Amino acid sequence: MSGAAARERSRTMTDAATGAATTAAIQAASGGAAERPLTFGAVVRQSRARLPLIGAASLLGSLGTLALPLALAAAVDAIAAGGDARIPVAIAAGLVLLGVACDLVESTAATTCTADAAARLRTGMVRRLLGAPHRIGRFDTGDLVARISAGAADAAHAGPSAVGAVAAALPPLGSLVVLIWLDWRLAAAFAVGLTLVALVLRLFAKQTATAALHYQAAQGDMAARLTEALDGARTIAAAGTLGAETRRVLTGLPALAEHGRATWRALAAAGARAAVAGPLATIGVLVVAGFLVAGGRLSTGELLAAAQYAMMGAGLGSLTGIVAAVARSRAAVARIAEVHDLSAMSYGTDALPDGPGSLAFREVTVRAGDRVLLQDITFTVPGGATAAVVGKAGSGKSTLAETAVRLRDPDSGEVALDGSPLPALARSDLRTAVSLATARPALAGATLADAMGPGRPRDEVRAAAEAVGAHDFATRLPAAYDTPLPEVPMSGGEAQRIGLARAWHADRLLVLDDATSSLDLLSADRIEEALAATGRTRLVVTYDAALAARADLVVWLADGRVRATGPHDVLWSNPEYRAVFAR
Ligand SMILES: Nc1ncnc2c1ncn2[C@@H]1O[C@H](COP(=O)(O)OP(=O)(O)OP(=O)(O)O)[C@@H](O)[C@H]1O
Repeated sequence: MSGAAARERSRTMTDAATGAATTAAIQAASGGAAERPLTFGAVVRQSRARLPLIGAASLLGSLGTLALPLALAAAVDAIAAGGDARIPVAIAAGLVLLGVACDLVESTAATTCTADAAARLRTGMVRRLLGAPHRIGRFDTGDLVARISAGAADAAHAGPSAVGAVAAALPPLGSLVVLIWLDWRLAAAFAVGLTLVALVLRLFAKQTATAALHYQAAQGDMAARLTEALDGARTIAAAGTLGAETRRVLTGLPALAEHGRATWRALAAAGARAAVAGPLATIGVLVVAGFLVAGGRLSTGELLAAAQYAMMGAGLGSLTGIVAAVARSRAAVARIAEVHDLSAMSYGTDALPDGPGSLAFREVTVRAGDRVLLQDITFTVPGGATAAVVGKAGSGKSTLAETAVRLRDPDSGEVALDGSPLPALARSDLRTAVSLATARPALAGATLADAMGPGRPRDEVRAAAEAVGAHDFATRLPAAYDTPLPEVPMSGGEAQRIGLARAWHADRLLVLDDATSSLDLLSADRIEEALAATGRTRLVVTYDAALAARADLVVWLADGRVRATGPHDVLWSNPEYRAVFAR
């Protein structure tokens, strides 16, 4: 991936995290509750309200299927003996109708159950993602969308497919029981064939599970690449790399096709093996039954019934479909579990003590995997002061900004506001005290007013909009502040103003990460003055030397460490410091 694309992606993730935190702040739901890990069995249990109906319909259908050969046998024997076959024929017809009715009930209930389960899984995943802004970055957006859409749909079949698997096992087992009842020798011949069928199914289940897991992972991978490419579509068009990007997005296509073919190969192989194992079981039963009829120990009707039970029990048809559904569902549940089991950002219970909004970083280290993003960062911004955070691209400024508002937690060290470590603070206290505005804010909410001040009274939203120069823009819209957010056309600068209005409401600390970079200098200066007049503490990530010069303190970052802190005028004598602003 190019450096530009990597930055683009990193920004998208930051925006997603910012949006997640916004939503987390809007919703007062408590985070951090430990929940059980998601497993196939757990998804089955979540569907338990609807499973009895599916199970009852399947069971009744299976029993009807099992009874049918006996009813037919009775009819044949009655006809052969010149008796009245009307009752067994009527019973057989009733059993056929029962089977149809059970199928209808089962498929309707299974559809409702699957739809409910998919909705529940999707809601759970979205809630967890939004509740874990500090962990969201480990997933690619497209991959997440694939898990939430196709993945949840596959996983949602867990309940019906588990019940279906149990129900599908009933005819072979029931056949075995009936054959024992007819004659144990029939059952022994059948059991040999059934064991072969079971081995075929077991192998098929293993192969299908592996193929399904790989297929879904490849799907997620391609979706991730596509989302990245769509994010950077303008860059790609401008760079003239359309062909290369298209190839990159579709890189996984051969693998996807291969995993799809593997599923079909497994199915074909199972079919071929079944073509041997199934008839073997039937032939075995028929041979034994032939001897028994010849010896007068079995009637003609019972011979017919034995043959039907042997075929029913050894038939793989419906079993392969159910085994494949279970395998797909298990694979999807495993992928969803990675999202489901994200621990939500936990909040403390402490109230924020009174104070001016002083911010302290104490030996803060932040890592991403093996990589150290920030190391031993220590500085203090006195309450009401402005600190500029400067440094070359990639020096860790945005990471520091996110850590200051607790979108990330340090791996070691501590960030404190007015002496209180951020993780100890109650969610509402923390989120009303601090806010972050970024260069590309992720705006959330139904209307423009929601985006500017989630849950805030209109006069506060308007005051914030006026302070950041977004009021005129809002009043020009068809429904002003009530304009639905998706219908608000906005430039980069206007989006930044909306993001600033949203951040404005924090009452102690505002962190601005390049948040006025798309505004003209005069507008940016006015916003700066308005912010300064509020007396709130500001941490401003910037490449603007004039802004750094006006700050009370500059924190100069290099390679994730504090290179120096001090007034801009003093640092300016260092040519390397000046080089940070060279552009
Ligand atoms: N989740 C992550 N995993 C791995 N590396 C990361 C992650 N997040 C950030 N980085 C890397 O950490 C470094 C610091 O990133 P950061 O965004 O904080 O830099 P920055 O100083 O704000 O850069 P810029 O001015 O270009 O926005 C970069 O090299 C970035 O690629």
